[in-house]
Amino acid sequence: MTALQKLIDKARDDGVEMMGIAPKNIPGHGIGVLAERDLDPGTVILAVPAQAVRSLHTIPKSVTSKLDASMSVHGLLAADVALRRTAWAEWARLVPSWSELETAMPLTWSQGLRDMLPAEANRLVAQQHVKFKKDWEMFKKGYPSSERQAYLYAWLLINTRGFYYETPALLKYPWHDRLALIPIADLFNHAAVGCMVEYSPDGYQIVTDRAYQAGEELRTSYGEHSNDFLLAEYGFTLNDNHWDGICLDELVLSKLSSEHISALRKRGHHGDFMLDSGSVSRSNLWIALRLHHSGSGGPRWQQYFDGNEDAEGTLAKARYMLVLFLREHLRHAEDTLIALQSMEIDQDTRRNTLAQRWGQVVAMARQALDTQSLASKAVT
Ligand SMILES: C[S@@+](CC[C@H](N)C(=O)[O-])C[C@H]1O[C@@H](n2cnc3c(N)ncnc32)[C@H](O)[C@@H]1O
Repeated sequence: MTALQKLIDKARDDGVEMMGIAPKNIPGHGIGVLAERDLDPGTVILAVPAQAVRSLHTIPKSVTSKLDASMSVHGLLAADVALRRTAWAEWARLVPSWSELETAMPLTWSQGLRDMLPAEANRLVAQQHVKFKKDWEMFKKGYPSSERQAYLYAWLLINTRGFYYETPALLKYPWHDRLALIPIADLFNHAAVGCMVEYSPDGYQIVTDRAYQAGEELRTSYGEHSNDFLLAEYGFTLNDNHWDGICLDELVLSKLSSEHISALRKRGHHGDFMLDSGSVSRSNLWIALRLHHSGSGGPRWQQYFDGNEDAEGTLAKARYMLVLFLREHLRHAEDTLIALQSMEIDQDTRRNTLAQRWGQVVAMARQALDTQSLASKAVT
């Protein structure tokens, strides 16, 4: 019997129901889930009862008693996976290997290679590093003979396969740490728009978002994530991702005065300077660009929120400035792509991952430049 069949049988024993779906190997994407027959929109294809969910409540005292009470749920679940091999046997046999995760996940890359990531992805990986370090230090204290790599492997598995979960006990943790592992549900790959994951006190369900034909891959959406987020948190990017956008944080912050930066911070518009839909209203990017050009009369915040109102003339100036920023952003992305070709990188897969991401940045910047140059000409 294959490892996959054993995992499916174990899930069925635990009460998991699969309706019209079959997990299979998908070349290049590990395991994924295929439709076994034609499926209508709104069909429940997976039902996982609450008793099959693994989270804080399933981690035994034998694991937690040696660990700091303030440890994250992420860290505790990783500890459980790392310490109780037999309890996780069917699942552990099927998840990606250490070498697959090590290749794909930027958290395991050298600092030099991480610095080749777009700034936003690099920032997310730096945050992960802080979280992991804290969990690892607590784990090492409780289990001094454990190996960092084994714990990091378990921690990355939780990172790439965890689902949001709510119980009264989990509400005490920050929302991003309310994690659970859901059998079979964690075999679905991600799409920008995909099947819906619904949960209630009874458990989880996955429901089709549209009609699927027999043999088609069914994917869930892990969230409205940019490619920088997907790369940092899951080790892949999508070529067709309408949640992707251009992050101009570095450029914008380098041009704003400290007074403008603190004014933005005070009003909750600091950072996340993303150019996505091209909308000029209520976007931190447009608010910051317009603030930069505000005159001595003081910023007209309401006008900046409302978007197209331009009595003060800041919108036209912001449009022009954005074109200059996009040109700089594009030049940086093109230079990085060239640098990647000759850079010494231990694995070609990592070079390809970075080149794919920077190629996406170049394409987005070119498209945005076309749109913004036109808009800028139209108002000047
Ligand atoms: C929750 S698991 C999904 C099942 C996984 N394919 C497996 O073999 O177990 C998430 C991982 O699957 C892979 N993945 C998910 N969606 C993907 C996609 N659209 N393209 C490439 N890889 C994807 C990534 O490695 C990600 O970290």
